Amino acid sequence: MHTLSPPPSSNVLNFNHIITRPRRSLNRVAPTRILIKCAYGLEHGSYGVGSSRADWQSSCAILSSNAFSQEKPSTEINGGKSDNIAAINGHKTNVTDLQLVPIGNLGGELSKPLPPKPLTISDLAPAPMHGSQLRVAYQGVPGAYSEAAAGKAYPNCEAIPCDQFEVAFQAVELWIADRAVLPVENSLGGSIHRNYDLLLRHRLHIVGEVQLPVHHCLLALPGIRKEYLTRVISHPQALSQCEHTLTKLGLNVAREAVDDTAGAAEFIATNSLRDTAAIASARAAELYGLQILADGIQDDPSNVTRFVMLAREPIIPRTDRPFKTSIVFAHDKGTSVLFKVLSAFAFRNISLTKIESRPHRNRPIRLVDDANVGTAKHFEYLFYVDFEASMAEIRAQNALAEVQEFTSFLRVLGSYPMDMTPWSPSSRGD
Ligand SMILES: O=C(O)C(=O)C[C@]1(C(=O)O)C=C[C@@H](O)C=C1
Repeated sequence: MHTLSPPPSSNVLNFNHIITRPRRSLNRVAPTRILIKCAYGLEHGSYGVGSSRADWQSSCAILSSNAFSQEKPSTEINGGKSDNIAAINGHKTNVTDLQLVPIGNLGGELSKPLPPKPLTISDLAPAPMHGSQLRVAYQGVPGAYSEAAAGKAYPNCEAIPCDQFEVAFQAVELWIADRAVLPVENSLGGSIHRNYDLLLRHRLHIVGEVQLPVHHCLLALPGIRKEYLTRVISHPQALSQCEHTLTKLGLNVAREAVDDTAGAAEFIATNSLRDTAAIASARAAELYGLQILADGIQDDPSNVTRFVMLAREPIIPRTDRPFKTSIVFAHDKGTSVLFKVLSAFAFRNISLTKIESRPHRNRPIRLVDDANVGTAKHFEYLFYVDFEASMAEIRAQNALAEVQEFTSFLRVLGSYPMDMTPWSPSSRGD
């Protein structure tokens, strides 16, 4: 992938800004943990379930009715105690959780060769007090869809461009920004795995979501015709969202991935590239002085990207409007564990809106020995699940208490209002 470094005058945040700044110790956020309680008076990890399907179903029915009859919430957000608390990166965390990456260990591969930029007074400004402008970090440069998503989520915000997703996370952790807005999935390209992994490595909380219709344009320098083009550059998601249309347009030219769509447009303009086009927004065309060669080139007119908003503190979940909750878990040993976990939601009529599995980096393989046939090597996964309920609802708390019985690791990433804005696929995401 190309790295389109911003010019030195650019305001795009990168690791050089972040690594050199002093760390603040105030207001560190304890991780959102579920307090382990044996909700049903059963031993941890065992429901005494028999091996037959009938046993399992009747046990499920008992558990389900128990869960409904619980009067007290059996889980607590942020109020839980854990035996295994350690301080990593200044955060209190459970050492069995996946680690936060210490700032000093980010690794040379992620740093940019730009000279460190001196801190300014505005870099050091604390988070705004009530009434002042919210600072929202996003990955990309002005004109990126993520910038538009930041504007949709927080209409009068100050959008802060960051050159990598990781930088956007750190901008919030280090109080340079108040929120980060990051894409997590697209209707055509699927999940943005990098951000799922980062959600786990950092301690930010999901506090909202926005869905943004993404309307792509093919951009080139003024006067350039399609026939002159030898390559098209853009963010990998944008390239994949326009794959068929590019072919239909006769553009069987090289396609190259860069860090973000608007960065691709900026790169063409800065380097006066006459043989290259970018896939980006109409706003990027305007900002970087490019012409629109083709408009609406996404393969599906309903192309939409879902973004999540992240903050240092979780929001208090409510029940007066539709909420969604995002969790991540690793399952414990046993049979049908995933089925059991998912049925904890089904029994309470809680709809799952998304399930995503990612390799378990810390424990990639589970060995299962069988004297007769040898050793099987199973991949271990982390499962990310979104469900339609608020953590303020007892049914959600009980579902998670039950899930905890089957899992070796569980974290609530956030409980937040669902994006209920009317769906208009034809409106521009730029
Ligand atoms: O490159 C951009 O403009 C972005 O905001 C990133 C991104 C993504 O990561 O998926 C966001 C929305 C579109 O789906 C294409 C690219």
